[in-house]
Parts: sequence; structure tokens; C-alpha cells
Amino acid sequence: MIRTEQLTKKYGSFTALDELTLTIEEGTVFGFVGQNGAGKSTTFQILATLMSPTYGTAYIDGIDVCKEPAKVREKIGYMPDFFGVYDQFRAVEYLDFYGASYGLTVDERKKIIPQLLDLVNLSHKSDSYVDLLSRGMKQRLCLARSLIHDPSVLILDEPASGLDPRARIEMRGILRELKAMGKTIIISSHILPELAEMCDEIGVIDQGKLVAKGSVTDIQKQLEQQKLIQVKVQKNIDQTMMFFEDQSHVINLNQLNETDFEFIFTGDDASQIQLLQQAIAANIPLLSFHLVETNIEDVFMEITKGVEEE
Ligand SMILES: Nc1ncnc2c1ncn2[C@@H]1O[C@H](COP(=O)(O)OP(=O)(O)OP(=O)(O)O)[C@@H](O)[C@H]1O
Repeated sequence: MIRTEQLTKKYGSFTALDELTLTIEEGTVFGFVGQNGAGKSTTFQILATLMSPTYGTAYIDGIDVCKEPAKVREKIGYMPDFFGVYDQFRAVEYLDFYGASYGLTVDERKKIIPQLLDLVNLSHKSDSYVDLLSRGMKQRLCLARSLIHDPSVLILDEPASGLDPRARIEMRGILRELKAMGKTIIISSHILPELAEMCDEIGVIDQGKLVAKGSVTDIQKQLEQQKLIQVKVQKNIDQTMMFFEDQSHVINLNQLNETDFEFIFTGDDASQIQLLQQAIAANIPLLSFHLVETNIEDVFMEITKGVEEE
């Protein structure tokens, strides 16, 4: 339903999105998690046809976002992370305005607007001026706006950001209803717990790259278990690297200089102890063997912290 192929966006020499390749199946709720500045909004703006990629491409229901943006817009509902609401409008007028701009007839608008207000729990505020609504209500109104033309795909950029816990729970309930209606949803956040329970699948983005993808449990395993280990030997670096290459849980060996190399270790603590014991038993002239703090750990810490800590 949503597919990106080597999607890349450069701002001058800065790469905000780096060859992102991703497939999201129809009916999936996909959580896109990453720290501030990771590239989430950039991805969403490209999917929403508001920005062109530097290279690579994306498809919504098989339609190329770069080649046929108008067709894509019929299929998607987009909720940006910053949105303007026209303060002079009442909630119902606001939705009517958007319905008209999507070409809905008066009768169609009269039918769908009460349904949408009901869906986002704003029926009681239909005649309130938009600027008098709370932040959570404005966010729900914006969500209703993105649904006005009954899109099959929803692209929601941090819809729960800035909401208090009660408003977050309410937003989650609405998203569950949208999932039950069969919508394909891609939703971003900079914290995993906010998305964990409502998403079928999660992708973690860091510095424009997809660093992990899968169920929440998979993601936790993938990120927790990727340790970077650096080794220093007195001599025989080639043989030592060959020895480590053959051991389980060792990937991505990389020689740093004549005595040092590093690798990613995906095993648990017990396997790490075993690896070190095997190296000693094999008479490897080890000078040091140590874990290096990696960015991936920072990413993991950052995205798994509690919602209240924001
Ligand atoms: N128009 C621009 N010109 C230059 N750099 C930009 C521009 N827009 C975004 N960036 C940079 O690209 C990177 C990705 O930004 P993006 O807004 O996609 O991140 P994000 O994951 O959505 O972050 P946030 O959670 O803070 O919204 C950031 O480093 C940002 O500063």
C-alpha cells in the first residue's frame, strides 16, 4: 500500500533522508519512530506529495508520488505536525470548507461532517469557534479534516504530540477505530511507548536511515542486542579477525588500524562472556576487548523513555 524505494532528501549537502526503503501492507498501522530531526516529517511530506525527493521514489497504492501527485492526494489524508486552523471558523464550517475544497457536494458534506465530528468526539463542539477549542480538540479536528474525502491511507505526523495523558488516550481510541475501518495508517512519534500498543509494525529512523523494523519486541531485541565491541591485539590482527568472524553473533567486522578492529555483537551477556573466553582459550594476544557506547543505544534510550518525561 505504501512503498518507498531508496527515498533520499538532501538539503544542500546535508542528507536528511538516506535511501529509505520501506513497504507497508494494506490495513497496517505502522509506527515511524525517531528522535527529533531523524527525518520523519521529511518522509511524510514526500509521501503527502508536498516535497520532492532528491532521488528515489515512493508509491501509494502503486501510484508514484512524484509522477501523479493529484491521484495520490485522492488516496491520502495527511495531518502535519504543525497545522494552522482558521480561527474565525466554527468547527463545522472548518470541515465544510475543506470538504468543499475536495469537491464534495453540499449533500455529501452534510452527511459526512456529523459522522466525522462524532468519530473524533467533537459533536458537542460543532458550533464552537476553532480558536476556542483546546489543543487536543484542535488536533482531533485536524484529524477529522484529513478524513473528509474518505482516504484509504492516513499519514499522521505526531498526532499526539503536546497532548496530556487523557487526550493521548482519546487520540489512541480514535486511531483504533480508524484501523478497524480498514485504513492503512503511518503515524510518527519520537517515543516508542506512545505507539507500541496500537501499531502492528514499527520502523525506527535515525539520521535519515531506517535502523530497525518489525514488531515492538523485534525492535527492542534488534536495538538492545546491537553492541559495538572494539578489540586491540598486540599482533596477528588478520588471524584474529578471521577467528572472530567465525564466532556466533559477530557481524560487520571492521579493521580500524594495524592493531584495532571493531564488530557488531548481537548476542546476550552470557554469549559475550563465552566469546571472550573462547578468544583467550585460542591464545589470541588480546590487549583490550570493550563495549563502545553507540548511537544506536542512544536512539534506543531516547525512543523508549516514558511519555511523561517529554
Ligand atoms: N528546509 C530545510 N532545510 C534544511 N534542513 C532541513 C529542512 N527541513 C528539515 N531539515 C533538517 O532535516 C532533518 C530532518 O528533519 P525532519 O523534520 O524530517 O525530522 P523529524 O524526524 O520530523 O523531527 P521532529 O520530530 O523534530 O519533527 C533535520 O536535521 C532538520 O533540521
